[in-house]
Amino acid sequence: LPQSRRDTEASSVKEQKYDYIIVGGGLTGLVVANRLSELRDRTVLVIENGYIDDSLTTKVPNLANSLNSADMYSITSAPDPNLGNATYPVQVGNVVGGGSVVNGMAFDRASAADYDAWEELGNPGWGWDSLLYYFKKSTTFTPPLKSLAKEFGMTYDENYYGKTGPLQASYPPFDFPDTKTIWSSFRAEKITFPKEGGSGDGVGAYWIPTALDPKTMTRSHARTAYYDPVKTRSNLKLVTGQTVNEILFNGLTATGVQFVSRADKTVTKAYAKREVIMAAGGVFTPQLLQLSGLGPKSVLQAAGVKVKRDMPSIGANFQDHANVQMFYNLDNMSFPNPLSLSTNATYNASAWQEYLTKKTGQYTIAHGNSLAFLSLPQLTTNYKTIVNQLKGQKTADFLPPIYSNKALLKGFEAQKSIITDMLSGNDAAAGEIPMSPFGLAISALQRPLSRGTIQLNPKDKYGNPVITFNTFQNPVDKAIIMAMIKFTRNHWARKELAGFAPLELVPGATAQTDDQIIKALVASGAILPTFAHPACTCAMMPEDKGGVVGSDLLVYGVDNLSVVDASILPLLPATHIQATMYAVAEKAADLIKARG
Ligand SMILES: Cc1cc2nc3c(=O)[nH]c(=O)nc-3n(C[C@H](O)[C@H](O)[C@H](O)COP(=O)(O)OP(=O)(O)OC[C@H]3O[C@@H](n4cnc5c(N)ncnc54)[C@H](O)[C@@H]3O)c2cc1C
Repeated sequence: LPQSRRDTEASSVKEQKYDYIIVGGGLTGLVVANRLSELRDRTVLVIENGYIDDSLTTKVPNLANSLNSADMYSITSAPDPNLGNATYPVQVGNVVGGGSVVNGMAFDRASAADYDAWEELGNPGWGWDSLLYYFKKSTTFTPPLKSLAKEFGMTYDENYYGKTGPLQASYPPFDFPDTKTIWSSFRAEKITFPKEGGSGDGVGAYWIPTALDPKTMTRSHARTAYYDPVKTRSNLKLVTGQTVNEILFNGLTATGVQFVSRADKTVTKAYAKREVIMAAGGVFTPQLLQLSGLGPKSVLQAAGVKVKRDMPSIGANFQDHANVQMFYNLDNMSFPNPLSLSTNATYNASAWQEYLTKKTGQYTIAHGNSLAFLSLPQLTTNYKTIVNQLKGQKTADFLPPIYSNKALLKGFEAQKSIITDMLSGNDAAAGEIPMSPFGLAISALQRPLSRGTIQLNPKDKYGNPVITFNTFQNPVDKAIIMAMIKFTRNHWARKELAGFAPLELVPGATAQTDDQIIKALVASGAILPTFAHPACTCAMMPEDKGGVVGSDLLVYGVDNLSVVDASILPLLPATHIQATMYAVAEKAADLIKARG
């Protein structure tokens, strides 16, 4: 690999001691590395499995519409019994900057109620009011062009964003003509329209910014925002292309890590004087803790790992946003539309030139800037039946075997009670419907009750872990998805959209009963267990409620080990999660600094 794709050579950190070792130089890892290395008398080492990538794929917003598999792991889930035993790709960034380099660039937040739920689950200081400070601290906000805002009726409130934070949040100088028609169809629904979705009121249809640098019209991500500007600090080091495969302990005190070079398999150790900080993400943090002897005893033993501490909760509580991807054939779409770049080569060439020379046009837009996050009462008048179905369940009924553990069950009981309240009212969203101006009609479940697991592969502990989504194990999840499908069908039958003569191709009009619909969707691969938000596998909750870390982010029962990534979320918020993860990591850094 060329030097430009690497940073410090691993040999130079061999057997060295740092104050902090951060495992994973993804989104949260780089935020925490930046903030901790502000303390000039503290040394920070970041170890990342991926390399640096500055290719166009990581920069041009419209290219975020295709998966950048070169910068992602190749992982397949375990078969999902509720989805015809199908297996699915699990999307995780494998590059310096992690998910922030390969994601869809949506930069939104959930409602205040989503974050207040974290606090209610036993995490003082993690509610909306305290997180808002960190949401602001992480961003610099640039409003949309005045002319575009006027033409499309875009609303926003800059008071909810920062003015000097590292991550750029802004809007492309472009949208599709048909976005106006789509908005008119949502305006006709009985839903709400918050002026600013990032205000704590994230229920309804609204405009969102993207992680976009308005000066260069390129993606703003964790590496360009948090690492590149400070990489010359002498107390900060990043090694790339190294897979951490064990956290080293002295008794139950974490003392360092062992990592293996992807290039030549050289094994290296480095030591942490103060803390080993896990930032390997929702999939690999639980795997690495298990590899290091912390996790469910049975899982560790099956994989041949010596148990340091039996912790059934590590790898449990797994959540993602399962979603259904319906598709309509539309006539009379305006030009350009999201399909024009791929269907019209002449237009594509001119749009590319326009992007290169003027930084305008269709190449500046990623997945679009309009989203609807709807509460259950907004999605269906039948919401009380679904809420009663949930209330009538015995808590242990629809959970994976590991929930025979009393603490996990107690924690799920507390989560279920909060979710029941959320589904009963309009303070929090139950489902996301991205407002895309072409025939793709996505329904993404925001309040999953099914719980998955991430566990070591007993046949190959260093290989990818066994990722079990358990999508739809809880029938309430299916009921909510069905409500969303019906909402979507009614929506596309609206007169505001009649000009498109929409024809439902997937699942197709012949599918009418719930069973027929689900069957047809599964058969066409149009139900996905993941929205690339795998999280919650090392939940921040009290230990007697199935928590892995406390509100100080320290792992229970051991010393000098903390987690700062998406695995600490107790409940998945109803949003795309990157903006939340920047805020969480900013707060995490302050907590770690405050330990003195
Ligand atoms: C394809 C895709 C699309 C997405 N779209 C959006 C979107 O539009 N909007 C949004 O808000 N969110 C989106 N997300 C989600 C968001 O990017 C992630 O939630 C976020 O990056 C999680 O941050 P993290 O720090 O927890 O993990 P990551 O950013 O994944 O960082 C973890 C890092 O740890 C490294 N690592 C893992 N194991 C090891 C190991 N053993 N040794 C060394 N390093 C290791 C990984 O290589 C990775 O770089 C998307 C994600 C993906 C993958």
